[in-house]
Amino acid sequence: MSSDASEFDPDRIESYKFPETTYTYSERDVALYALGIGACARDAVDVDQLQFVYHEKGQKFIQVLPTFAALFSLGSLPGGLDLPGLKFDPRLLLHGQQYIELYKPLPSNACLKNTVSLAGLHDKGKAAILEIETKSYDKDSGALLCMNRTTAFLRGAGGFSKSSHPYSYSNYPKDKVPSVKIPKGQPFVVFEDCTQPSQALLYRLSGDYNPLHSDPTFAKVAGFTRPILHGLCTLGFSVRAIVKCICRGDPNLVKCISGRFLLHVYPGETLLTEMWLEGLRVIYQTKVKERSRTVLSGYVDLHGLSSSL
Ligand SMILES: CCC/C=C/C(=O)SCCNC(=O)CCNC(=O)[C@H](O)C(C)(C)COP(=O)([O-])OP(=O)([O-])OC[C@H]1O[C@@H](n2cnc3c(N)ncnc32)[C@H](O)[C@@H]1OP(=O)([O-])[O-]
Repeated sequence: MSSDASEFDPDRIESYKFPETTYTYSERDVALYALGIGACARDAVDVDQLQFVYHEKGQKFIQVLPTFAALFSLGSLPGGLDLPGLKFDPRLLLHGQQYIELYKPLPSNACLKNTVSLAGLHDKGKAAILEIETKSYDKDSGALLCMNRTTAFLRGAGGFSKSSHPYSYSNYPKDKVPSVKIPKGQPFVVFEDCTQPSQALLYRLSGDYNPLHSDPTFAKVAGFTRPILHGLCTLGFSVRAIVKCICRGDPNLVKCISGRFLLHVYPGETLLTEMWLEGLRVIYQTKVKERSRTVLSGYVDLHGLSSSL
């Protein structure tokens, strides 16, 4: 349980001022992250993927995959979600959604200043939904690089509304709520990729050490037969597939990313990412092949299309 709260108090959560934080990363972090989301796992000399882990053809900097930006959001909460007034069982926390806006190409190393605020809090009865917004600025230039909105689904923490109307607070307009309708027609392209049994153990080295992804006993208490994959790792696989198949390897074509985690993934399972192109929007859904279940869906908006598409 959160130590600072004797009861769930939405007003206290809403009025909490998050401290500003710094987050520093190097090219080593960028390459480790890329390996953690499966870059070069099937083909160590893949022409589109090598640039994310190696200075291919003498390139000056390692290229940064767009979902790397999601690390800034967790990195901006050194105390996790231990907020005054927020009462929940951390073992039951699941990642619900991630929304990322990218304003500039991500540098291959940087020192960032993060400002954090509450973006939303909702009582869903069986669960509380908490949305945290993180804006990341390059510390030297002051330039805003990206914005993340992270949605945590806190199972068992709902039912805190004081009136008969379920509590719901959002700092952004309803039309900005990420929603996606999967087209009925055949996908434009489908990309198959295997996660490794050790995938979560590798991915956690990028900064999310929640034992849900590594500890069998903890995972059982959380309701899973074994440790599950980080949601952001699945998102990384899916967006990497989009960068490969639609952006022809150019990570800087990505403008914004939205994803909702629909079901857990077990490390070692095969991911099938289906993509539909609607103008400059890629609608995608990712399925686990072995269980024929959709685990993630969302969209990626692009600045333009690759000329070779
Ligand atoms: C945070 C960082 C830590 C990282 C941890 C991980 O990586 S964990 C690994 C990665 N993460 C995972 O593996 C999680 C995978 N996802 C799941 O297991 C399930 O989707 C669930 C348990 C999150 C919700 O299932 P369910 O059957 O209990 O839910 P329901 O369909 O009955 O809807 C109830 C209400 O909630 C709404 N709502 C529903 N889903 C979401 C969502 N994803 N997101 C947001 N909201 C959501 C829905 O709209 C509805 O509200 P409405 O419309 O009534 O106002």
